[in-house]
Amino acid sequence: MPLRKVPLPRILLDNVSCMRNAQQILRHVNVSVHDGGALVLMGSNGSGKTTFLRMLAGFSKPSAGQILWNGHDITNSGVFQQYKLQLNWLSLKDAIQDRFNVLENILWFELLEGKQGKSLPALELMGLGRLAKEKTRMLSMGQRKRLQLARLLAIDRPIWLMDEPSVALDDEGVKLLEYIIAEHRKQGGIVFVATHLPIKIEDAMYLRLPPRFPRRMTLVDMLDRADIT
Ligand SMILES: Nc1ncnc2c1ncn2[C@@H]1O[C@H](COP(=O)(O)OP(=O)(O)OP(=O)(O)O)[C@@H](O)[C@H]1O
Repeated sequence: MPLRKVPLPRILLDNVSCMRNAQQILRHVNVSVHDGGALVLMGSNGSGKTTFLRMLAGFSKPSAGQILWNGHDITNSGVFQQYKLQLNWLSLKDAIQDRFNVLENILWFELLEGKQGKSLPALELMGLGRLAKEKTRMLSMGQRKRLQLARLLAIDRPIWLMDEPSVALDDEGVKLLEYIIAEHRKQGGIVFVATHLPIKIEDAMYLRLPPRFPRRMTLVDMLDRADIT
């Protein structure tokens, strides 16, 4: 029987390290992600989760190792021109324009993508349909996050880079987030999620980044330790 060729991972981090401000933030990271895959980044404040996502987005370059997309180094400018069109970035900075209403904030990006017809259904799915014509300054923090997620759906790109996507969402919002991540993956989409809060993502890979500045043990830690009586 002929051997089946194993497909290349869509994204491969090959022994990647990253420096910021002359400090080593990430060391020797090896990860491969195939279509439909999810990687959850965990770790204490300052451990490098956002740095990891920024590197995948091309905002910072690895100081060692390579990030390969379809086997090609994303720091190659020709490759990056194609690669960046695959990315959808969601961060704590929401990039919501107050001069546009809620719907226009998505339509604008959808039109730029040359797509149409997804903005309103995406808003409705995220529970913001009735606010479509409202000014964005009327939105609560959680509603702004829902708007960001609706924009992600309308833009519809395969690789989602999500930094703390559940912050400010209520329970129903978190369930919606889990639902759209699952649906995106069913279509072959890839998700990278940096989070402190639990988000249910089936069969996700987890990468726990080590703390960069481990704090000194305090009296409270000592009292908590089982071996101290
Ligand atoms: N703009 C910057 N320039 C230089 N160094 C930075 C910059 N932003 C962050 N850093 C450094 O990179 C380290 C990792 O930061 P990063 O934002 O990736 O952590 P994080 O795991 O996402 O943290 P948090 O859980 O607080 O969001 C920080 O300790 C900080 O020292």
